[in-house]
Parts: sequence; structure tokens; C-alpha cells
Amino acid sequence: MKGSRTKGTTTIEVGAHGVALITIINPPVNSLSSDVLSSLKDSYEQALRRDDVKAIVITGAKGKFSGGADISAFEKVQEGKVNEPKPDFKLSEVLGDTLEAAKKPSVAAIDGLALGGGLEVAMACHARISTPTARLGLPELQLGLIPGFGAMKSRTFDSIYGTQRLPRLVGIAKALEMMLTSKTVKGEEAHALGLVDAVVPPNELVSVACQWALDISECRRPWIASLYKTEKLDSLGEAREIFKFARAQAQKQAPNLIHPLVCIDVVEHGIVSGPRAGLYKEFESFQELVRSSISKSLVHIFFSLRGTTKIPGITDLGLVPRRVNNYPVILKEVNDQFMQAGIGRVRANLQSRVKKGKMTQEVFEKTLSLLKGSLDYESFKDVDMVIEAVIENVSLKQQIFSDLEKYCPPHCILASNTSTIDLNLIGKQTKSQDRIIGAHFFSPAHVMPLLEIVRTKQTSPQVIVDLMDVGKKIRKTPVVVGNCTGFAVNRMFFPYTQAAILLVEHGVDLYEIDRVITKFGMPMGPFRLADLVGFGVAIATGMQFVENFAERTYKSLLLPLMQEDKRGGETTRKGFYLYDDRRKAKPDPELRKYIEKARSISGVAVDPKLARLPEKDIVEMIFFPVVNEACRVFAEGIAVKAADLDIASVMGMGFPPYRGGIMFWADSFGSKYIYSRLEEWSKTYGEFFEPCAFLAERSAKGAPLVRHLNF
Ligand SMILES: C[C@H](O)CC(=O)SCCNC(=O)CCNC(=O)[C@H](O)C(C)(C)COP(=O)(O)OP(=O)(O)OC[C@H]1O[C@@H](n2cnc3c(N)ncnc32)[C@H](O)[C@@H]1OP(=O)(O)O
Repeated sequence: MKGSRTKGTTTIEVGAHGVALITIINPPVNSLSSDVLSSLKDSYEQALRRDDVKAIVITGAKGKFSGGADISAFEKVQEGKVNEPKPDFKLSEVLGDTLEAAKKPSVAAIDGLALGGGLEVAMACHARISTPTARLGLPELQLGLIPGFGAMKSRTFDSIYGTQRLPRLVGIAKALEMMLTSKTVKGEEAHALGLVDAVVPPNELVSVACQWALDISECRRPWIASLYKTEKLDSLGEAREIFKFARAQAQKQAPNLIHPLVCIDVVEHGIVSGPRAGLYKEFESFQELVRSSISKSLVHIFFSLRGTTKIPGITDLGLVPRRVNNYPVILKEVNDQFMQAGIGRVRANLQSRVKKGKMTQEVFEKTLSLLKGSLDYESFKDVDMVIEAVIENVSLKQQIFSDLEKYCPPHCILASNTSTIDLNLIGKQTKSQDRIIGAHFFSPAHVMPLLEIVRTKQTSPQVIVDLMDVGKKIRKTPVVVGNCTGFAVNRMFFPYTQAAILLVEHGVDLYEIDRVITKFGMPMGPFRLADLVGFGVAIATGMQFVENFAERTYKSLLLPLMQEDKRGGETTRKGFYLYDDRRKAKPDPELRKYIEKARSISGVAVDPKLARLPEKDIVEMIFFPVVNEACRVFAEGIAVKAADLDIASVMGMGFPPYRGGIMFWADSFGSKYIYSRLEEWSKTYGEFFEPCAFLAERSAKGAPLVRHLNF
């Protein structure tokens, strides 16, 4: 499937004025596949040979310069399908020998995007012209790599300087920021930084670039090889300070990741010891990084994320999303006080964006003006979509859906933000089953990227396609799942909390669990999370699971006991932690008494082995039950692809993307190992750990959970 895209070509067109226009053509993003690079080299050589060519302009077809190296080529190396990545890594020759050292000048004409290898091609040109909307950046770190895969060919050492050009164009600090955050800059900013030489409207792009190239060839403009620019480089002393600061930041923000530090090392080496020394380091580092588990995981996430938009029988029907009007929102509440509070929360969230400089005052006012409050259904007669978001109470939801059916127009999508309740139950008293759908946002909804779209057997494909479109437009990541109690994410979350409580009752230190799980890469451990969610919600959700999956629910009274004592989590300032005015969490020695009481009610004795459980075992005992539930979710067809659960776990649970998502991570252990561990624990600690039939089957076959199952 992905292989078919590693094609592409370039065209060359020589104008009367003596400029050769080379165009990269490889839809959809003009990535630099092996074929594109070979063709680019051929086109360049032709332009250099021809006497009627004085200068060269390089651009991308259909308003996109280039989305960078072909990422599926990395995947092939990582899967061991290509031993020596040579054929797909020709950028070095193109960048150095052919382009920058050529005897005719080149100018890049950038529209749309110039990312990764795409920007490197542009930086190896002698000037760059861009449109105002073009986005330029080096996002390789998002793939667990560093910029500069040209370095993979040792033979061409002299010509390749991947991480070396950007600092020389925009300065070390800005270059590091761009690489470490993977953020792009737009045309005007790129101009101000010195990354591009001029910004022009799209219709003038190619003509200005051609004139610029002629001007260079006829010495009316300077001929600049970015690699040899020095005026943007800081003094060595200042540079060292910048590197020190960048390292401290990288370590603080992503303590489990090595590649940001490698990137800093490589840039530093190039500055301190010169580009050639930097190059050797880059070469070695890239070789290691492209095969690292982090890069494998992040490349898997890249493709899996895009895979969530492809749902057999839904997105392949040629349906066009219906227009949902852009997007006035009516907030309906039961009384004025709640309504004002709701609007106030939205206002506060938006205001905090303005304060952080992420939103202008003008956009703030416009956005807020789209929100209206209402206490009745009168204004619902011409809405396109409703999202119900009341408490998890089945009869209340049923009543609301009956009302919605009465007041809303017949085309209106009726969505519920329920996190656990079966949608068939919610819509039971209506005749609108085909337009009932789950739109499950994750708390805090304005921050968490996942939108779990829940379809029932009756939900119409059109409604699903519509909601996927709305999800994308409001910048969420929609993942479509099937209907069941808890859907995909909360079903995976439930054993996460349950395993933690089971371990605590058997003697593992509660705060140690949170520490180990945070160190593993989760944004917070299960107990800190329970405090954030609030015990009321946690207990209500738990009840749904007790009712529906009784046999594998670990029944503990720890939460109810604490709630009885008015410890309800963060909002009551007391939960598993104590909270000060700034919501900073502090462990509470008092907790021991609740644990002991819960333990005695459960009839559980402290297991001395668990009391000294190593970190590795804590991670496995918390996450293997999550894997087990994910396997059930997949086997029941709730998730279309196992890789969808990887995305759901990353976007909805905060599972670290650099571990590839829950199923991909599980495959790094192998189904056999996970099965045997769960089986062993189920004998000692009960049914909660019992491996499911799907895992047993994968284990018996020695088969992986993600790969080979998706396609
Ligand atoms: C030389 C360097 O050191 C190494 C590198 O260059 S590494 C690559 C660096 N480039 C990147 O990381 C850019 C990755 N791509 C993106 O961020 C986004 O795709 C984009 C901003 C280019 C376009 O976004 P958008 O318009 O939303 O389209 P999106 O759905 O993401 O992509 C469209 C299709 O192009 C594919 N695609 C995008 N970039 C690709 C790439 N660099 N290689 C291969 N396929 C790519 C996607 O997989 C998707 O395929 P599909 O239709 O089969 O699902």
C-alpha cells in the first residue's frame, strides 16, 4: 500500500530566458522518494550540461515544495526489509555534489511546505523565495530522527551537512528551537529569520525565483552557499551556553528520549569542530537512530495516525461530509447559574490562550461571540448537530434523546459524550438510531487530542463521515470505534486503575506506583489521575464495569471508603494526595488507614514479594492487563485495526508515543511473554489477570498483535 507511493519524478522545462525550472512531482506531498531523488539528480545534471541553461529554479508541483524524505523508506529499513538503506538515501549527492557545488546557481521556489529533506534541498540552493503561507521546518525529531539523512552514504562525506545548514542561516538558538520542537515557520517569519530571501504571492513565485536565479548568475545578487555562512553563528562561548540551556530543557521535557540530545550534540560538534567533524557524528548517530525502538515507534505512530481515517465500509463509499455550519454553538443548561458557569469556563480557557500569546484578542472575541447560552430547546430547531454531555445517568440521557428527537430537525446528528454507557441504551426510546453516535471527548476536552467516535450497528455511514470531518476541523484526532460499555479508551483505562488498586492492596506502595508509571512516560500515574478525574466519576464509571464485566473486575472499597470521608480527589483538595492552593500534589501518610481498611474488607494479605516489586514488574503488572483488555476490544471488533488502539492509547490515555502505543509496545515483549505473565499472576491474584482468548491464540501461534493483522 505505502510502497506504491515511493515513485514520483521531476520535470525540467527550460525557458527562453535561460532558466531551467525543475519541478518535483510525487503526490500527495512531493516526498523525496528514491525515484524522485534519482530524477532530481538527472534533471540537475541535464541543466548543468545544457548550454542554454544559465541558472536553475527548483519547485514542487501543485503548490507544495516537498514534505521531505519518504518516511515509508525508513519503515522498510526498520522492518529489516532493506538492509543497507542506500537506494533510498541519495539526498546527499543531490544536496552537496550536484546542487550546492554546481557551477550554475539554484533558487528554491517554495509554496505550501518545505519540510525535513524538502527544506534541506531548499537550503542547499543559493537563495530561497517563498509564499507567505508556506510552512518551513525540520520535523525529523518527531520521527525519532535527526535532520540530515544524506549522511547515510559514507562515500559522499564531503558533500553532506544535514544538521549544519539551518544554524548557519538562522542562528544556533533558533535552529535548535526549530529542530527540537519540530515546529514550522511561515514565509514572513522565515524571511525575518534569514531562512528565505524574499516572500511573494503564489502567482509571482516562479517568475521572481527565475529572475533571482538569473540575477545571481549575472552577479547582480550574491551567490551564497549557506554552509559557508558565518555571520549568524554566535561566539564559541555564547554557543556553549545555548547548547547547555538546550540540553537542560530537552532533559526536563523528555527525560526518556535520547535523540533530542543527539541532535544538540551533532549541531554542537559542527559548530565547535567544523562541519566535517559534525558530519561524521551525524552519520554515526543517524545510523543508530533510524534503527532505534523510539524511531520505529514514532514512524509507526505516523502511519497509524493516518490509518485512522480509513475505515472499510465507511470512508471508501465516496461519501462527502455534509457541511456543518461554521460553528455557532448553543450551550443548553438546566438553570442560569450553571449556564453562566459553563460559559465562564469556556471564556477562561480562551483567555488563558490569549495570555499565553496563542490567540489574538480579536480571535478571542470572535470565538466567544459564537457561543450562546439557552435554557430551553427552542433554538434547537435548525441545528446540525447536538452533543449531549450530562452526567453518566442512563434514564436522564434517555429523556434528553427523546427531547432532542422532538426539537431538532430530522437531519441533525444526535451525539452523546458518554464515556461508558452503551449508545443503544441511550437511544432506546427514540426512532433515530441511524443518527445516534458517540462523540467522546477526553478531559480536559480543550486540551486532549482524541475524539472517540462511537458507532452502533445502526449509525449511518454518512453520520460517521460527518462527525469525522467535524472532529478534524476542530483539530481533534477522530478514532472510530464500535459500541460497548466503556468503548475503546475507557475499557483500556479501567484495568490501568484496577491493577494499581490491586497492587496497593497486596502491598505495593501507592506513591511508588505513580512514580514508576510517570517515569515510564505517562503524564501521571493512576492515583494522581483518579484524583484529577474525581472519585464521583471514577466510582460511577466503575459501576458500569462491575455490571458488565463482573468476572474480571477487581472489587475494592478503597475509593468508596475515601469518598465517604469526603476525600473526593483534587476538587475536594484531598484524594490520594493532598492539594495546596496551587494544586500541587503532596503524598498523605493518612492514606495508610484507608488502605488497611480496604485490604481487610477484601480479605487480602500483604504479599512480601509485591512489597518489594521491582520497577519493571510494576510496569508490567499495570500495563499487561491494559494490553489484555485492548486485545479483547480488538477481538470483539470494537477497534477496526489494532493500530487504532495505539492511537487511542496515545491520544486518549497519554501513553507515550515514543513507545508506539499500547499494542505496538506489547509486541516489543511478544504475545507469548505477556500471556505467560498474565497466566502466572491470575493463578496467584485471581481472575482480573486472566489472559483473554485472543491473547492465548496469538501466543500459541507466536504471532504479533499489531503487524500483519491490520491489512
Ligand atoms: C532528510 C531528512 O533528514 C529526513 C526527513 O525528511 S524525514 C521526513 C520529514 N518530513 C515530515 O516529517 C513531514 C511528514 N508529513 C507531515 O507532517 C504531513 O503529512 C504534511 C504536513 C506533509 C501534510 O499533512 P496533511 O495535508 O494533513 O496530509 P497527511 O494526511 O498528513 O498526508 C497525506 C499522505 O501523505 C503521506 N505522507 C506525508 N508526508 C510523507 C512523507 N514525508 N513520506 C511519505 N509519505 C508521506 C501520508 O502518509 C498520507 O498518506 P495516506 O494518504 O496514504 O494516508
